[in-house]
Amino acid sequence: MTETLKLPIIDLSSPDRISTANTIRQACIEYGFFYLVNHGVEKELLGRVFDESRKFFSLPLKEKTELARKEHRGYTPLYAENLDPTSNSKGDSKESYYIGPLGDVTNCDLNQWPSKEILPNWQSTMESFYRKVYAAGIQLLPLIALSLDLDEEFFEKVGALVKPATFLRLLHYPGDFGSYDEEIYGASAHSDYGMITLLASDDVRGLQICREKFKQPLLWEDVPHVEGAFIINIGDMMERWTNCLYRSTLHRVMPAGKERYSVAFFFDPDPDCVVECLESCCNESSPPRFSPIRSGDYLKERLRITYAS
Ligand SMILES: O=C(O)CCC(=O)C(=O)O
Ligand SMILES: [Fe+2]
Repeated sequence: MTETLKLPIIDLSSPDRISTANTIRQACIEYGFFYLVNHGVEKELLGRVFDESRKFFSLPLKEKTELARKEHRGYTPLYAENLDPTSNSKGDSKESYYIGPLGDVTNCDLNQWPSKEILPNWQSTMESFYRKVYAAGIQLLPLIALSLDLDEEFFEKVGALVKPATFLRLLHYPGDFGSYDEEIYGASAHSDYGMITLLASDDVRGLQICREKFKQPLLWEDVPHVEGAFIINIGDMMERWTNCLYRSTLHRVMPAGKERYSVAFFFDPDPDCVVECLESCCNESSPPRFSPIRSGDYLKERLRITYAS
């Protein structure tokens, strides 16, 4: 059984930062998810990203496979990934394309790009989008810090933003899964690994969250598409920072019998940033539940498990 949620909506352009931070706090405690509007990414650009994404995934498999994931950048085919290694599924029914941190003059770029002869506007569209979503994340993080009664520059001060691990991921869930006998998910139940995720999807339903991951039976709630809004969710490293005050909520994508596209931007800390329980989130009766961990080590291990099965 599923219920439909009405998640809080955060306006990134609101001048009332205290009230915005309070709503973020409520949302992160209750859901670990919220919508973000007025985020500065134009509708027109978002439309072009989805068009270009569609063009890429429509290419013959051979051409896509030439850009197979290396250094966590590039194409991952159907069933390459199993986000819930406890499930019996043969892997998630989705294909994807990862774009990692963009290079500048001082920094090399390990990305792979489809050839300009085949998709002339692809790279420039994705780079523009990447920069805009990155900028939205950079604006949102101080509000999250404020929501935790921290200095707005907290994430900068702990080194999370030196060279953040920011990955854009285009996702395509095919509509037809062939057979329904098996346990098939678009994306099986998981929580995101990092700091925050900014997600844009088309209007095909499928995304669901489970707020009580330890309570059986699991109750799944639909997250409806809100035109023009990003869906933001808290990742596991933010949960570790906050000693589980902010939830890294379990979520999944169910097959809707219809093709679905989405674009996720994983905004994760610099690999050298050490994530450890905030002082304000622990005390004698509620000690830290996780030991401090280097962000890069944590992410590497989570990705190893995801791609192992
Ligand atoms: O496609 C979606 O709506 C969600 C994707 C997701 O949860 C993920 O890639 O981590
Ligand atoms: Fe996710």
